[in-house]
Amino acid sequence: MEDKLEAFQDFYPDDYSHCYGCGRLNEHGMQIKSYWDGEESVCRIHPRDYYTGGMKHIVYGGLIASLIDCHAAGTAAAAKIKELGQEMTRETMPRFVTANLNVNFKAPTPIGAEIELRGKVLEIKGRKVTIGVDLIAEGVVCAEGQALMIQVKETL
Ligand SMILES: CCCCCCCCCC(=O)SCCNC(=O)CCNC(=O)[C@H](O)C(C)(C)COP(=O)(O)OP(=O)(O)OC[C@H]1O[C@@H](n2cnc3c(N)ncnc32)[C@H](O)[C@@H]1OP(=O)(O)O
Repeated sequence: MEDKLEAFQDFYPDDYSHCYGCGRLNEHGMQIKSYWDGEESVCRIHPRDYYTGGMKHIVYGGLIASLIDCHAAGTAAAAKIKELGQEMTRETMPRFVTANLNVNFKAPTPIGAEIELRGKVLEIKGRKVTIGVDLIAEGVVCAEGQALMIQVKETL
């Protein structure tokens, strides 16, 4: 049966699909899935309860940064292709990597809760796309991130 392609990450070409956070071909990874929700992007994930950060009831900060990073990468690619007026396909999807990532940890993220990531396109300037991401659990913005994503040259 043919794969159903829906999420941004489903359109990454195979050679860009091995990321621990978002690669659909990384069987040990988190395989996050991001979608448009109006002008924002959204990803929902329920991390396993062994991703603990210090205390048993809070999520590891590195995981939080990874989720923000990967959701921002997908949002950057989807935003760029939207700007170009093209459809997402595995042939057309632009490849973005993270040049810079800042995370502001505002509140502990509870283990066991569903995490929602909401992305906003802050700027598109040629190959540079800046994405803001809120990480929300149980109605609280637990972390805010900003990522500068750069389109890799060989896909231009
Ligand atoms: C289909 C999508 C697939 C997505 C796959 C999943 C991605 C998951 C996200 C990740 O975790 S990626 C892994 C972590 N990131 C990396 O390993 C990237 C390592 N760094 C690089 O490969 C290069 O430094 C990079 C591609 C980011 C930039 O190299 P370039 O040679 O393309 O940059 P160039 O010198 O041409 O600069 C282009 C612009 O970006 C700016 N720039 C480059 N690096 C920067 C930086 N680090 N901070 C701020 N600005 C930066 C640079 O100043 C310039 O701005 P202007 O055009 O305005 O002059």
